[in-house]
Amino acid sequence: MSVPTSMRAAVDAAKARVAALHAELPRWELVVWTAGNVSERVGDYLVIKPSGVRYDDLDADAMVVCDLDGNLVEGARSPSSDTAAHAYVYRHMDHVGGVVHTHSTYAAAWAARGEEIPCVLTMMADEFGGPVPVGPFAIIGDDSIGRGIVETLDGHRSPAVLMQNHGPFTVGRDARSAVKAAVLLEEVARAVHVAKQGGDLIPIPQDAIDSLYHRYQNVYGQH
Ligand SMILES: O=C(CO)[C@@H](O)[C@@H](O)COP(=O)(O)O
Repeated sequence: MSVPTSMRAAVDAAKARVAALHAELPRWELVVWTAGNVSERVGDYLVIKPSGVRYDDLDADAMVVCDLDGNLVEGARSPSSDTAAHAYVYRHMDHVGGVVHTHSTYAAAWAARGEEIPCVLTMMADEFGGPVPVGPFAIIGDDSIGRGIVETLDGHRSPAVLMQNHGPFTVGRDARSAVKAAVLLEEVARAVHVAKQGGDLIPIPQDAIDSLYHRYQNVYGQH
């Protein structure tokens, strides 16, 4: 199997985007060594990094292409060890175009406790539309992580899930949106962790969360 000629330009463009977005993971201190990955859906394919390759070595040509069952279609190296999880998400969440996985410190700490991050900051209402939920403990190697992500996020506004005893996965309409969610997730995970050390957290009323989420998702920024 190979990438159809009709998809060549789109896949090559995605390779360039996904390669550049991997550089954002160490830039925002979301990863150590190679412990994170970014993918983007391109039709019936996904572009993702090769497993265990240092971020400094991840250029567009290094990216690999898989089908949505996680089978390698194009690339000289084995795909990310999380490819099955990314692929499962794409097969079961049609609106998702990008997936990110990291082990960022504060989000992983909440995952180690199996504790959702409560919605106590306006940035959480803006980006996550409420608390950041916890997904089940699942060991890498089959569809269990992907299934846990989808079952947790189904019907949830959050683009992030804390997989228990593991770390965060984020989703978005494209890879850039999923990377943004991963960056903001680590920021709120840290801020709420610090706040908890000082005393009781003050929840934001649901109507305020809804209002903040609608504004940020539909008005904020440049249109
Ligand atoms: O945590 C793990 C492996 O246990 C992975 O998420 C992490 O090392 C990233 O793996 P890849 O380099 O993408 O295969």
